[in-house]
Amino acid sequence: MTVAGSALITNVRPYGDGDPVDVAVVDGVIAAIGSGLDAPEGAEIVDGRGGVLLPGFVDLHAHLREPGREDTETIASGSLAAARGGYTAVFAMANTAPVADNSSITDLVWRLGREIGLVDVHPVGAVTVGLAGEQLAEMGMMADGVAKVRLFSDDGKCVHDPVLMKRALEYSRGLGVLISQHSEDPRLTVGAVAHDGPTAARLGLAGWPRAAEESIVARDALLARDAGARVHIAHASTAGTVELIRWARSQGIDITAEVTPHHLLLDDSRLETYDGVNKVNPPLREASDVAALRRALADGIVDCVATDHAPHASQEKCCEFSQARPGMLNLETALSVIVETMLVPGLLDWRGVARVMSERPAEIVGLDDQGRPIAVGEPANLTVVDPDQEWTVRGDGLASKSSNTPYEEMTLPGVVRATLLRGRVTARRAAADTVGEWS
Ligand SMILES: NC(=O)N[C@@H](CC(=O)O)C(=O)O
Ligand SMILES: [Zn+2]
Ligand SMILES: [Zn+2]
Repeated sequence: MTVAGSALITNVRPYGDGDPVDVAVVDGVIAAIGSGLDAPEGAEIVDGRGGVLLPGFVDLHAHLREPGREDTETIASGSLAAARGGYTAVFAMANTAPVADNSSITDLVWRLGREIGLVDVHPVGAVTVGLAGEQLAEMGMMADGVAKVRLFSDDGKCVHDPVLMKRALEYSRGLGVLISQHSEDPRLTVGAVAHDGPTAARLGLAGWPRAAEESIVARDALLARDAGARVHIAHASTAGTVELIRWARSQGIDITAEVTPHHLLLDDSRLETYDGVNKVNPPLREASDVAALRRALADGIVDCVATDHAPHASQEKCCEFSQARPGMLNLETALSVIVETMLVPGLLDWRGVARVMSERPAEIVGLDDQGRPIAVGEPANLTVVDPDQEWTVRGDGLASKSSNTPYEEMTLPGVVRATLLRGRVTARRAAADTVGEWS
């Protein structure tokens, strides 16, 4: 069970600003911030080594695969991956087997997450029964369960029928919940395995056009407008999606969006090797889309980073490209990819990283105990980052049960040194001066 803890984090710079301070935590709450603080009774000591202290990260989009595919990830392994990635809350997508389309599944996922206690696991409920896109799921029942489901998605599939999506948005408004749309017109992506552009044409891969995403983003913005509802765009991947969101906001439409680490770092030039590890939905796009997404995240047009952490078994990835399952690991590498793509080029500072990794996602789903300021009286959901260290990613060294990382053998900047959930240390690096090892 998740119990509150006491801790003393020494020698850290909140948001990377100013001189290092100590942060004392008593029973899960920040009790003091200053220099030379005494350790509270029973406190765990975390040596911050002059690193950056951030609010714990919040992921609106992860696939933890339990129930059903425990060979590829479990709530336990996914929770550990999340904690090591600096996360204190994760939303677990509904495309499990069975599908999380009723409160017995969503409450089970919630309870398992609480028992493991490494990260707050919030189940996402399905919008339609069995993700079949035909009949609305009992969203109200899931919202009323112990898990208090507040985010709904058929992710993996698009809620394609516009009448059904319209009704789902109307219900979501009444229930005070949010729908996250996997924007993909299925008629435009039949057989598609890669971004529809020059690279796919040259490699002989069937193309997934930008319009398959953008047409649904435009449609759903209009449906949300007319329903007076909010809508959230999962894994935005194109420059056109950014422009549509900008337009919708200018019309006063209540639309939010996330971008994945891989769409900020990688483009479709990766496909040359036909390695299934690079297959993902939506597909890796072109360098111009990557640039537009980075700018949009910096400007706030895209609100936040979400991992779309999607573990798959090696036999599902190491096969012919057209047969490989789409999806990539991300929980343990997200922070480093954001440092590489946003902080190093000067598009975001550490305050900005806190905004896109923690504050905005918590606000979007209305979590009142996450993404909070680092201040006395606030819950101690915190992450300590060493900004000056690098590490080399190796899939077999990750906590995830799968190893389908597209960053294999890449050296990335920024190392999570420790994560605290309500003042309890949920992950910490082993020795003060080594990376890659956890205690
Ligand atoms: N992103 C992916 O390529 N795959 C996801 C589903 C999804 O997010 O659409 C999965 O469940 O594996
Ligand atoms: Zn999706
Ligand atoms: Zn997903």
